[in-house]
Amino acid sequence: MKPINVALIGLGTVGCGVYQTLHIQRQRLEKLVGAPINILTIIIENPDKHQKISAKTNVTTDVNAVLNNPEIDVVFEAIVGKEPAFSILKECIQAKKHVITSNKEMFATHGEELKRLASKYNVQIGYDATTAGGIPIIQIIQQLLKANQIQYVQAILNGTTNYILSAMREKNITFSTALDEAQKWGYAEPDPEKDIEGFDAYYKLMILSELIFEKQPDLKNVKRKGIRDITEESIQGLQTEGKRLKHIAKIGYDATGKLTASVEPEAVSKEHPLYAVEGVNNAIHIKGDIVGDLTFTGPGAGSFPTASAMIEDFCILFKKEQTAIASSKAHATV
Ligand SMILES: NC(=O)C1=CN([C@@H]2O[C@H](COP(=O)(O)OP(=O)(O)OC[C@H]3O[C@@H](n4cnc5c(N)ncnc54)[C@H](OP(=O)(O)O)[C@@H]3O)[C@@H](O)[C@H]2O)C=CC1
Ligand SMILES: N[C@@H](CC=O)C(=O)O
Repeated sequence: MKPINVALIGLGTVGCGVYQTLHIQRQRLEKLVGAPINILTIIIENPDKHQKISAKTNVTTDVNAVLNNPEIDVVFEAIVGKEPAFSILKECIQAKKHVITSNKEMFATHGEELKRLASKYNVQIGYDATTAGGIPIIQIIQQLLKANQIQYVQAILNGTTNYILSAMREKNITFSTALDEAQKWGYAEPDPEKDIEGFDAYYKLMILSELIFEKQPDLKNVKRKGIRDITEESIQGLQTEGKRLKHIAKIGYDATGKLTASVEPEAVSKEHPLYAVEGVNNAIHIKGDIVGDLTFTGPGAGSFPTASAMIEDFCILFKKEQTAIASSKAHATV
């Protein structure tokens, strides 16, 4: 049986989660996708950091080892920032490789172009890991909410800020101690300003916006405010009023028909659907015109939750491929 040959680009918090999951869960995954899985190549930046990888895998800084290898079927990309990720993924798609990414900053800007390119080259893009970590929100919206028109979204889309706000309240620790903890757990971006100032949540909101509303709002209709100025006193003060501070991302049409979005701290009380979302968890609350209100909650960052989203994309992709091969064989025999 032809194996599925995999490449990883990036072997940090997320890439390691994917690598380990492909090893630990190998038997089950191979059964699911119906083929042996080989990790042929891993692209990293500093080779000295990565001594413990199996000798069967080529670990290199040269991305051509992926682009010029026709044996590689699928590329998992988990590096930081728009470039070189966008250029690499474009070339992977042009080389007819499926791609699975966790890189929201890149995908919020270039996702639509990559989707068009993938459709032209007849390959698939998985991007569930870009938004809300382990919550399979992209697949849920794509596959399970086709008939509903989603009217608005309000969500906690950043694990680091939710962790900080929860830890400041529960453990009565400072902002900077809470941020150190989030960094230690691998939740924060290499540049944590992206989390704290709300850029990361904004990227994820824009990815949801493209999926749900098929466009992004004009920048003038987007408000973004971080949590840098939040003090322990203000959090404890809200606690005595029975409220919690949450960094909430919202998007929907306003009364004048404009698509508007915001990412900002908000004090919410017990009745609010996001009140009980604590620690590194994220949650997405949506209103569908048929179903009504739905809330999805789960781990929003970290190695294995994010790897889970990428591996689920991988399984969906190759199950689809196997079904297509099986049905074309069936037609050939008839
Ligand atoms: N951490 C999390 O919980 C989540 C992160 N993400 C996103 O996933 C992506 C990866 O995040 P994370 O794993 O935390 O980041 P890390 O900083 O932990 O890892 C980044 C990896 O990318 C490699 N790398 C960096 N630049 C290049 C390059 N130019 N070419 C090849 N490899 C490169 C690094 O190599 P080396 O190891 O040699 O330095 C490292 O292995 C980011 O886009 C992030 O926003 C998404 C969801 C959750
Ligand atoms: N830094 C991000 C990682 C996941 O997307 C976060 O904290 O949510």
